[in-house]
Amino acid sequence: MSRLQLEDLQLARGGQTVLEHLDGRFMDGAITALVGANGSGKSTLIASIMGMLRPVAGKVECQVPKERCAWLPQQLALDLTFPMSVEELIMTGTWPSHGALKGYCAAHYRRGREIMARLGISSLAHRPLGELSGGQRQRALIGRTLMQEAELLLLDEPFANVDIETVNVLTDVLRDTARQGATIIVVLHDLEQLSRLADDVLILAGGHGRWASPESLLERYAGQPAKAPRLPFIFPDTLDAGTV
Ligand SMILES: Nc1ncnc2c1ncn2[C@@H]1O[C@H](COP(=O)(O)OP(=O)(O)OP(=O)(O)O)[C@@H](O)[C@H]1O
Repeated sequence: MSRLQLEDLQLARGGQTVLEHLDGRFMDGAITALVGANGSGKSTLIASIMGMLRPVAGKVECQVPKERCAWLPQQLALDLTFPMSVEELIMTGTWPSHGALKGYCAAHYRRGREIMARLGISSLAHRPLGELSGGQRQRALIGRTLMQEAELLLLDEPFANVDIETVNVLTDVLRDTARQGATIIVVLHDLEQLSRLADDVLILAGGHGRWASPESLLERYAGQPAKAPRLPFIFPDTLDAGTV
């Protein structure tokens, strides 16, 4: 089953083709890792799935209603100096379906508290976003998507600059969310995270996409030295989409 599929999709940026002949289905109730070198088109594909970039050719077939689609960009792309507390941020997850002006009911607040407890951030409920660590901020942002009851969840490097405990909490939460039926796409650069999280993999390289199993990728790349010690494994620029 798939509520999201790509049909001979061609995408361009600044008049240059970035991706072409992209086909395939993202599995419902599963996590797909989107991998590829810098500039391979991961953000471009996400923008297109979110309806923010019109295809040059082909199409994105998405049956998830807009209010159930959530996109979490890279942390660096977010302005979190906005004066808002953790709880206030999480409650905004009701806006896409409930509206921003109606206020919240007791059930919303109860659900918000459950989500904060699940993410281990109850004690931060009234803390302004600007005073959070990277990991705390990422938990709050994921909390907002849980509040939204997102059925399609796109996350761009959600584990960048977050502590290991947060990685563990978020891995469990995302796996549970997929188990409950959501379609989740996660941009990842780290092979270990991919092995813990992903059910399926879409590799972008050379302007094309190729689907692979996490196992085939691990078999091919595990054990290879990382580009720089202590840095997460970065998929090499030379990764050939046709050879995995
Ligand atoms: N707004 C833009 N105008 C022109 N070219 C762009 C624009 N945004 C991206 N590009 C180009 O499109 C290509 C794909 O970029 P994209 O950001 O999708 O790659 P990415 O895989 O997400 O990279 P990264 O891992 O660095 O985030 C790159 O060559 C990039 O320079």
